[in-house]
Amino acid sequence: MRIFRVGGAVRDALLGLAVHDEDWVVVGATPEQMIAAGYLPVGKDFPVFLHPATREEYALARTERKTGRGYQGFSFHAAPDVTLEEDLARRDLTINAIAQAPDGALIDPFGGQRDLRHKVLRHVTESFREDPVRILRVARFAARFQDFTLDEGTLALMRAMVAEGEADHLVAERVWQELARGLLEGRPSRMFEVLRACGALQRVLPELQGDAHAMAAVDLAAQRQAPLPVRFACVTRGLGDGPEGAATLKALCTRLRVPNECRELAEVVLREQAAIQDSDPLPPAGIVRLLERCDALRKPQRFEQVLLACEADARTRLGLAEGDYRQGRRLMAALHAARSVATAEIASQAQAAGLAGEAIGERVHQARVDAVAAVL
Ligand SMILES: Nc1ccn([C@@H]2O[C@H](COP(=O)(O)OP(=O)(O)OP(=O)(O)O)[C@@H](O)[C@H]2O)c(=O)n1
Repeated sequence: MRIFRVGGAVRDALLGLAVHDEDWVVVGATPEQMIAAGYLPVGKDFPVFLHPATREEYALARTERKTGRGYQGFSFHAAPDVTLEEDLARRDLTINAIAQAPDGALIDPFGGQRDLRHKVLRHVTESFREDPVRILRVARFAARFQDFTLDEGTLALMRAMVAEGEADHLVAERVWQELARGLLEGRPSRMFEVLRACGALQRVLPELQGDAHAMAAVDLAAQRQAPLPVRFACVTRGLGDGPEGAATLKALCTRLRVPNECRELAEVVLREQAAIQDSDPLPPAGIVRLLERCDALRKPQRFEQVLLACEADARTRLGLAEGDYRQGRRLMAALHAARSVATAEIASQAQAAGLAGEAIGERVHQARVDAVAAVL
């Protein structure tokens, strides 16, 4: 059996980037031989094994053949006679189809090094078609490798796949997984750009069509290393702050099984963004109500994320390039003041004075309003 390093690890090393996880391909072995050598079988769909010590993935060289639509619509052929070149030929992009032998020699039959030098995202062979997730992967790589261009032939192939309905059968979890990873890249707008160019955006995310401000906002959020929920909220904030926008957001989140953390932040931002942007003239009582609507008193960290998304939007939409985001600064100061109110003490005093229920709540609210008034 011969073992080669493959995929992202080889690519990233050639780019001079940090290598996160190593993938290996094994040529000339059977599953039985792998198990006998101590490897642990883990592949549900493919013969993939974990190295007993390093836990890295070792996949038997395989070829793939499409048998149906979508993510699950293919079968594979893994046998000791599958060559390294055959295994590389069924991979997605040339830059991901370079193998490295134990002595360091590179096996690069599809010009991956050339495409790395020329900064091109190019499919390896027609077998790109066999996995529609690759449409999302290419879009995500475009967001990561910002100065790479997408080969025209690859874009045409992706367009053809979308036209044939391939993007309609993607499993929700995989769509979200790739989308989330793309949102976390350096320039998320490029992912949407590529998805739009090949027609996949209309199929997978019809709600998010052509919102230039949202795109600028999510790129700004990425520049500032904002966490995923903030970036997602930037993208969805253009859906409209009325009930229709909220319903669209809900449908989108349900369809893609968006995690609650992302969903909740997007909901708050969509609903409260206008109020936050226009919060300057609000009296202290209005500020406290805004904070309460955002559940900021209980979830101050989430509120900070809400403000981050609003700030990214304000800076791009209103051309507020640098300097102070006044609304954010004021609301954080107000939140800090409101949270410093000794609620338990006020409640027990109110109780001692014979108040109950709502009246106690009213006392606490008033104390918060006073505290906010003192700092604004
Ligand atoms: N749909 C897919 C998924 C993976 N691969 C191949 O399997 C390798 C490993 O896949 P994965 O670990 O998912 O991606 P990486 O390329 O390592 O990228 P990342 O840096 O995002 O992990 C890829 O490089 C590519 O050769 C593929 O051809 N088609």
